[in-house]
Amino acid sequence: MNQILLKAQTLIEALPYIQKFNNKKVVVKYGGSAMLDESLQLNVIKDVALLKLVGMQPIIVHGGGKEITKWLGLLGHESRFVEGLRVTDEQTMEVAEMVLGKVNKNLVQMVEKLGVKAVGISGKDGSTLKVEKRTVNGQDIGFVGNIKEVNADLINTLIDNNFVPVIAPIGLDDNYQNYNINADDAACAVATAIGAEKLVFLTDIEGVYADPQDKSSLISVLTLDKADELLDSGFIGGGMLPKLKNCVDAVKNGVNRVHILDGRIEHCLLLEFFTNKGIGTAIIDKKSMFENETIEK
Ligand SMILES: Nc1ncnc2c1ncn2[C@@H]1O[C@H](COP(=O)(O)OP(=O)(O)O)[C@@H](O)[C@H]1O
Ligand SMILES: CC(=O)N[C@@H](CCC(=O)OP(=O)(O)O)C(=O)O
Repeated sequence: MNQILLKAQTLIEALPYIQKFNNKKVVVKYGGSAMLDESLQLNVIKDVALLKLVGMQPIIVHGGGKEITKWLGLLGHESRFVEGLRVTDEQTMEVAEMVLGKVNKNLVQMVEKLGVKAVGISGKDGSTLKVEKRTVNGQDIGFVGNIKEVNADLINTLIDNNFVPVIAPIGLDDNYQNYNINADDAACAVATAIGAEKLVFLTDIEGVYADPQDKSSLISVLTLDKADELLDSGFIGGGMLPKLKNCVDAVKNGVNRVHILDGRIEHCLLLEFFTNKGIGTAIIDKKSMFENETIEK
């Protein structure tokens, strides 16, 4: 087939997905190494702009853990994690909020540059993310928040007024104390609260492996029962553990499509949203939803 026909075919392949997701809210969790490379960042933001321009309602929830670690290091402050969560003392909290604020406004700037309206907020704005102090097995890990409530009013107002909300994972407790929140938790809570159709985690690995030492063990479709088995198998470690738990929670709480994608792949969002095969790992309620119908990808 000649090149021009091939391009036309690719565009036509996107048609049912554009229809299916028209006006639907889709949450993109953007974090990890995929954020460090500037040209990759621009590709991700271009994809988000395109989702918006073809009629979807994208919301970005971002991380920036590696940037926080870098800036803490420059200040001579070592980073420590417990079960993937940053131990957050007062100084760490201050640096985390500054760095996430900068990451937030950079993302807004990139979206705006592409002619799409965006507003950057943190969970403090409009009391969007209300938290309580989180501990791990009784261990005090400082100002780390567990989300207990999402007030979606501000997010919905922004969406209704045609803005792409860009959300940083900082929240307040009942005493208006600042807390640092794991960005995967924030994305999952936001997606659930706004009734998102789809939640996509962009990370720095191809997807979920049944065994991370064996690259041929990539799982493309993971049902909830299999995900529970896998979480108990001991083969899910590091940051993938809270991520996969969040995926399971999101599906259980009504988000129809939850995906873990490799943010290092150029235009990974377009490939996932608009092609029949999709990429990465999809976490779904029942396997049958994927059988027979490519549209149910
Ligand atoms: N079974 C597994 N499949 C995939 N990744 C895994 C697995 N077990 C551990 N991991 C690790 O989880 C990491 C992704 O989590 P994390 O670093 O927190 O991502 P992000 O910073 O994008 O939120 C991968 O880079 C990988 O090293
Ligand atoms: C409590 C906690 O761990 N907060 C995270 C918030 C940023 C984040 O989650 O960033 P990534 O998604 O890029 O990892 C942190 O301080 O690193």
